[in-house]
Amino acid sequence: MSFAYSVTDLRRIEREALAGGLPLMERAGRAAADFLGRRLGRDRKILILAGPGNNGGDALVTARYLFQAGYLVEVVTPALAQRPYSGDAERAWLGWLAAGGQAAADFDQTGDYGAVVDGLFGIGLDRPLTGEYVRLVERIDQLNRPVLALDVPSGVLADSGAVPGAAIRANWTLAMLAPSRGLFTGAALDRVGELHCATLGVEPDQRGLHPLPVLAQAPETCRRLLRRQDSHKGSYGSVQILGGNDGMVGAALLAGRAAVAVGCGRVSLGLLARNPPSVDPLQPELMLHGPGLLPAGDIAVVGPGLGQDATARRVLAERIEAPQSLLLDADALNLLAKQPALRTALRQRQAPTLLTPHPTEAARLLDCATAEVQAQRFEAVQKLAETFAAIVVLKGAGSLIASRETCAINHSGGPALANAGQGDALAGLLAGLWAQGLAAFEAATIAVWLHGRCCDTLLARQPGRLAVSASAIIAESVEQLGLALEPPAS
Ligand SMILES: NC(=O)C1=CN([C@@H]2O[C@H](COP(=O)(O)OP(=O)(O)OC[C@H]3O[C@@H](n4cnc5c(N)ncnc54)[C@H](OP(=O)(O)O)[C@@H]3O)[C@@H](O)[C@H]2O)[C@@H](O)CC1
Ligand SMILES: Nc1ncnc2c1ncn2[C@@H]1O[C@H](COP(=O)(O)OP(=O)(O)O)[C@@H](O)[C@H]1O
Ligand SMILES: [K+]
Repeated sequence: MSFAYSVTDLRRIEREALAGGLPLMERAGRAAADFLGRRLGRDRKILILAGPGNNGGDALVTARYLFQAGYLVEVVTPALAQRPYSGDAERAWLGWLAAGGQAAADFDQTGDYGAVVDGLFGIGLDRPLTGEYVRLVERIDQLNRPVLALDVPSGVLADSGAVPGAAIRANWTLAMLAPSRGLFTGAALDRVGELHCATLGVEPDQRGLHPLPVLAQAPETCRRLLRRQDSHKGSYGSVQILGGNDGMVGAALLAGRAAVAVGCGRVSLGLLARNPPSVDPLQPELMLHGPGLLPAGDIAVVGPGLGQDATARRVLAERIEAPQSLLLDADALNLLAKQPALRTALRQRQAPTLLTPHPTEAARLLDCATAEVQAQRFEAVQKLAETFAAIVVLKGAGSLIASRETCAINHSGGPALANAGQGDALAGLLAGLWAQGLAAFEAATIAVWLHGRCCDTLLARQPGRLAVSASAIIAESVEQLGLALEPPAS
């Protein structure tokens, strides 16, 4: 399991390590030089951009090590004329000069560079890049050479993953000490490239820190799904799915099929459509009813294809009042956003609640713009978890799973999931796992990871494929969950 950190936590780790006398900047520069040295021949010139702060200091140390190892190095310090270096970065600057290095204020756009090192800004960036930095980033893009970003691609806000303006598009990002949480979510994912970490010999003392688990592999908790011999279908829970209004029956079917695929004991659908099908021929295990005739279940999912008509509102209000675990998705969330009475009732529930908004649904619930949610994904998901006393999955690139106490970041899946029906599949996977006795947070982390993992596997089998369908994900989930449940290799 790997972890990501807020900038506040990273500053603390850095402070404590420096207080312990560790030469962090020296180690950071060494790590970056080694990283490039393993990937680039000595015959190629390396362009190194050094910004005004300690990220620039890291870049200057990188330059010195590469230079001393025989590389051709060109250092650009765009801010030096206005702002002399100070502290560790000043020592790095003096070290660069003492080694015989030089620096210029700009670079040659026609230069034949083998690679670029981006040491403009790291975790200290707290606002959009402006003026000459924007131009610099655009010109680096035009060079079309491999870029190594030191710690954070410049222009990415390390704490949130937001990219409020121009930003470096890195091929590799080498995070120093530990990765910042923003590298794993939102717009940052299009800038980070391949993420590596140089721990600089520091093992953070976790006391007082709030590391966020990054779900790159199957969460260990999924082994709780392993079954006893002496069990029966009642041991694996029951899920009711309420939705499937006119024209959207497929959404409820997808959710139901997904719940069956991950092993839920019994799955029933309460369909709101006027002429609903009586059987799903591709998944006859599903029990199809009208919404009023549904047998009770351990978990109710309200949302897939629900619509917003009067029946939808009534069904939602009834389920919120029922003493059952409840998952709300899609139009159930949109109705909630519109109706203060439903929100109040939801907050007062005793049974567990789980919400799975995509960013626009989250924005409606928070009464703000989608862009505001995306600029502050961690705060948005936390606020929803607190406001509704619920486990919340904020979907989209780098989905976040939050309870009031903690937050995990998903690191599987990708834009091949951006097609209608995937939210329904996710809701079904999640409910099907939750019904088998997991806690809501555990079920959510496993389902979100599994959903993305299926996407990654399907793409690996057919590289270049643009999208994968929800039906393909559901079919794949059987095998991927099985693999995740295999005992670890000894
Ligand atoms: N100390 C150590 O030993 C270690 C440090 N490490 C390294 O340090 C990095 C953090 O360094 P940092 O705190 O100096 O911040 P950094 O990211 O360089 O940028 C801040 C500078 O930029 C400025 N600025 C901000 N926004 C701006 C804008 N839009 N346009 C223009 N200027 C802007 C801001 O000044 P301001 O104008 O806000 O006063 C400030 O001068 C970290 O990411 C890692 O690489 C690690 O290797 C571990 C060892
Ligand atoms: N660019 C992306 N990167 C990673 N995951 C994505 C991306 N786009 C969509 N997804 C995932 O696909 C699912 C889409 O859900 P949602 O938007 O509710 O779809 P729908 O309601 O149309 O079925 C979510 O789990 C989301 O995280
Ligand atoms: K950088």
